[in-house]
Amino acid sequence: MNESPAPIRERVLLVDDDSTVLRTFRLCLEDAGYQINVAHNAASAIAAVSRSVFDVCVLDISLGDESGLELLPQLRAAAPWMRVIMATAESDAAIAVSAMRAGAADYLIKPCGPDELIHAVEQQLQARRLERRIEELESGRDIAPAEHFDSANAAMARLLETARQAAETDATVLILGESGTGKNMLARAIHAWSNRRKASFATVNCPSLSAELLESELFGHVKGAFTGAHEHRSGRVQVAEGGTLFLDEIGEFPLALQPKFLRFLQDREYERVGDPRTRKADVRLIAATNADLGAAVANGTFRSDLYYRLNVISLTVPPLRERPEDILPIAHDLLTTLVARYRRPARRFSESARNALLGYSWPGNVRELANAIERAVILCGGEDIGYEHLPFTAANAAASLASATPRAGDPVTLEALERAHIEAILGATPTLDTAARTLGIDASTLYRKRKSYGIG
Ligand SMILES: Nc1ncnc2c1ncn2[C@@H]1O[C@H](COP(=O)(O)OP(=O)(O)OP(=O)(O)O)[C@@H](O)[C@H]1O
Repeated sequence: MNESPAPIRERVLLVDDDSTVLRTFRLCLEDAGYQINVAHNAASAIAAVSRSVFDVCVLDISLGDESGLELLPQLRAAAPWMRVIMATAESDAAIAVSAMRAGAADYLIKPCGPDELIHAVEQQLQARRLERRIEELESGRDIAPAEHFDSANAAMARLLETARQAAETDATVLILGESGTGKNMLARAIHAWSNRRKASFATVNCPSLSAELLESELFGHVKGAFTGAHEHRSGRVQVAEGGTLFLDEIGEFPLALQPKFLRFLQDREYERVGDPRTRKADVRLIAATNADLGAAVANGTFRSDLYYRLNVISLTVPPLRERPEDILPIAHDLLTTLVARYRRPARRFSESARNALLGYSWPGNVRELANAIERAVILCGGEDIGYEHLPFTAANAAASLASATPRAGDPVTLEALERAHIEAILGATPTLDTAARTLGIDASTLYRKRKSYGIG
């Protein structure tokens, strides 16, 4: 754990041909905590944005013989997410209008005081943070209150303490544990406890994609890089810039892409598909798997060098049956959340329900517990959740056995039919891709459904 702590890096590029202005702006913005790069002319500005990711650029309207206004569209094309503040030497409304039309986010009249400069930059950074948050939400994940993750079990509490210490560094973390134990949640907690918390947490689900698609999902691609690449796309690595990249189910990372990923892990350098330029990333990596990576190395499906690189700090989340102290506190937390979500009357668990929760072995871990509580909250018409509302009691087990493989026309929910159908197709097809094609959905949708139904 000797890697240095990662500051939150919000990067600003200053483009001006006047060295004095560059020096003054730089000092002022560095004092305010931003990471600054400078460029004296158009060529070095273009080179800078193709090498690194900047959130904001302060661009002078006149760059000696060159024009900032002409450079603006080129910068916008190379880094469409970057917010450009045009700096002008005079208060000229016509110039400001042209700059805004060409895609500038704001303009600044020079000379200006430090407060004005910082205010303008901070405003654009706030807009970037909001955009990143939207990108994060659009990636299909809601933000669980992961930072409050704690445990009443001594072994789990120790693991969380190690995770908190690891969070303060940039070290790669490998999270192991059975399906549904909370690996994903722990990864989010590490991000939330780290000083990268204000930047994005981006997830990549390794098994849902082929090597080609995964490469583009991770690193991005340029227009025309392959059939179907109709426009430029920045990958998840870029979404995670300054933050954390989480690779879920790393055990299923395609062998063909492992050498490229190893290089990325070592040097944080990558190329977009179809673009020879090497880019640098500032991301922290967390990977998780329920597979036995040692066995995968032994049978040749996982490279040993990649395994050792990932395995800097490994945390094995214990299954729920080994931390019975956590069952009731987690059940109560879930009850509170779900009652509010469904507006149901349930308020507490009866003694028989509590005993049933404590007596069950939870093979599906916390995910199964969450599903059981959700079902009970929906079924329970009063304030007390009883034994009979829980799915694994003897009576319910018999009923579910009777309807183990529902068929069309049976008096079952659509969800039960969908689950059975997905399970049957997965069992009858060799790969997730083939199953997805048969089902007429994309592989990542199938991956999510498989996970939420707990299909192994
Ligand atoms: N301590 C906890 N308190 C409340 N909910 C939890 C807790 N731990 C996990 N969960 C919930 O349990 C479910 C499964 O957790 P998560 O997805 O993190 O497990 P996982 O180990 O990553 O699963 P998989 O191996 O299948 O990817 C999620 O809905 C998560 O919000």
